[in-house]
Amino acid sequence: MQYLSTRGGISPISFTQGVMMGLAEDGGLLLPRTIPRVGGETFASWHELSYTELAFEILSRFIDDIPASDLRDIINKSYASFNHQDVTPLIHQGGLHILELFHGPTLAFKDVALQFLGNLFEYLLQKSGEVLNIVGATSGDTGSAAIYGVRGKSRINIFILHPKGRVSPVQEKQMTTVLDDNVFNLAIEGSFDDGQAIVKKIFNDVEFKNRYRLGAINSINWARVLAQVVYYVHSCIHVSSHEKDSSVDFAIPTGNFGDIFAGYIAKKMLPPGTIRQLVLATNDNDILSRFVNSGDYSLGEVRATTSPSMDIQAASNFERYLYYLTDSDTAKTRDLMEQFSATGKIDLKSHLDQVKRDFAAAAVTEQEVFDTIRTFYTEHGYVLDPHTAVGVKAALQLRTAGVPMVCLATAHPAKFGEVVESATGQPMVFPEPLQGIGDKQSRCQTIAANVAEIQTFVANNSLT
Ligand SMILES: Cc1ncc(COP(=O)(O)O)c(C=O)c1O
Ligand SMILES: N[C@@H](CCOP(=O)(O)O)C(=O)O
Repeated sequence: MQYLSTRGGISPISFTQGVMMGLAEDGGLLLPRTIPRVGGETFASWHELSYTELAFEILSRFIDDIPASDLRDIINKSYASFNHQDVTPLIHQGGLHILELFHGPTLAFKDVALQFLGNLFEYLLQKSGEVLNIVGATSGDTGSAAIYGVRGKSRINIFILHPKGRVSPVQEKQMTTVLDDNVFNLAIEGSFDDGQAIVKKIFNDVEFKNRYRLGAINSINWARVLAQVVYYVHSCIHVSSHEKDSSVDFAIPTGNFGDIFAGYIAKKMLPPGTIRQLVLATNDNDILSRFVNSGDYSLGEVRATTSPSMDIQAASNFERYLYYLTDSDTAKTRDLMEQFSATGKIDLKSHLDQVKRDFAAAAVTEQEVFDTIRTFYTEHGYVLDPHTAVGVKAALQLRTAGVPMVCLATAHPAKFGEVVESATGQPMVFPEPLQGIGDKQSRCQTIAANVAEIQTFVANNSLT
C-alpha cells in the first residue's frame, strides 16, 4: 500500500515511512492511495475472530511492509495491556450500545491506538538502529496514553505540550507523575489549539524535524487513525450478531476529528449500508457541528467546558475529510487549507449535500451534558464521562427508530470526577490505576506558547 499527502507534494511512500514521517513533508496529512473494500463474504467470515485477530485482518490490508508474524506480535503485545478480554466491549444500556473504549492503561480511547503506535515505533527503531524524539500536543488524553505507550523505551524521548490548567486534575497527574527520564511534560500558557499549531510548525520546519529525528503521536500520524478503525468494525460484527437489522449508526464525541474519521474509513471499507450514519457530537466548541449543519467551517474562541479533551476549534483531521470531499483534489485541498490558515474560515456550502450524506451532527450544551450524566445514572445506573455524555445526548436526539445506535464511550468517568460526582450525587469509585495518584510526585515545566522556545527545549533534551 502506498501513502500520499492530502496536498499532493510528496512522492508515494510506504506505511512505515509514513509512520516515521508523521506530518507529510509538504504540510499535508498522509492517506492510503486506496481504501481496501471488504466484501460481504469476508465480513461474515470475521464474526468468529477475537479483537486482535480482527485487528490483524484490518491492519494488514493497509500495511504491507511489516512481516505478518511481526505485525501479529505488535498487535498482541499492544492489547495485552487492556483489562477486558474483548478489549473494547459493547454494553447494552438505555436502548443504546455503549462502546467502552476505556479499558486500556490510561482509561481513554487513545490507548487503543497509542499502545499500538508505541510498540510499532519500538519495533521499527530496533530494526533501523535509530532514535526518535516525539513531539505532541494534548488536551488531556493523548498525552498520558502516548507517554504510557513509550515510557522507559530506550530509543525514544517524548515531549508533550498540554494547556496549563485546562486539563482535568486527574489527566494532569496521569501525565506528570510519570518520572521516567525519557518523558518531558511541558505546560504551555495557551489553549490546545495553540499547542497543536506549535507542533505543526515544528514539524513543518523539515530541516529541524530531520536533524532531531522528530516523530508524531497525534492523529496527524495515520497509524493512529488506522488502529481506531478496528473497533468500529468490531462493533458492527457484535451488533449484527445480536440485532436483526445489520445496519448500525454511531455517535462520536468529536474534537480533533480523528475518531470520527476512523469511522468514516470503516464505513468506506465495509459492505455498503453496514454503517448507516455517523453522528458527530460536539460540546460548546461547535465548529464541526456548525459545519455539518450549515457548511460553514469558521473558527471561534476555544471555550473551556466540562469535557476538556474536546475543547478544540481547528480540527486536525478535517483536512483528510476535505481531501475526500473534493474528490481527492490535492490542489483544491491545499488551497482550502491555506485559506483557512489565512482567514480562519472556509465556505463549503456547495458541498453540503455530500456532507449531510456523510454525517449528522449536534452540539451539546454544558447543561445538557450534566443532565445526561444525571439521567443516565438515575434511570440506568450507568455512569457516563462528560465526553461520552456529549455523544449520548446527540445519539438520543438523532437516532432513528429500529436502527441500532452505538455510542463511543471515550473515557472513564473517574478522569473527570468532579463534574460526574456532582451530576450523579455519588462519590467516585477510582479504578486501580488512579488510586493514590493525587499524592504521587510530579514533574512538569511551564513554558511559553512559543515555537522557538519549545524548539530550543527539544533540541537541548533530544536523543541523538
Ligand atoms: C475523552 C475524549 N473524547 C473525545 C475526544 C475527541 O476525539 P477526536 O479528537 O478524535 O475527535 C477526545 C480527544 O480527542 C477525548 O480525549
Ligand atoms: N483530545 C485529544 C486532542 C489531541 O488529539 P489527537 O487525537 O490528534 O492526538 C487529547 O486528548 O489530547
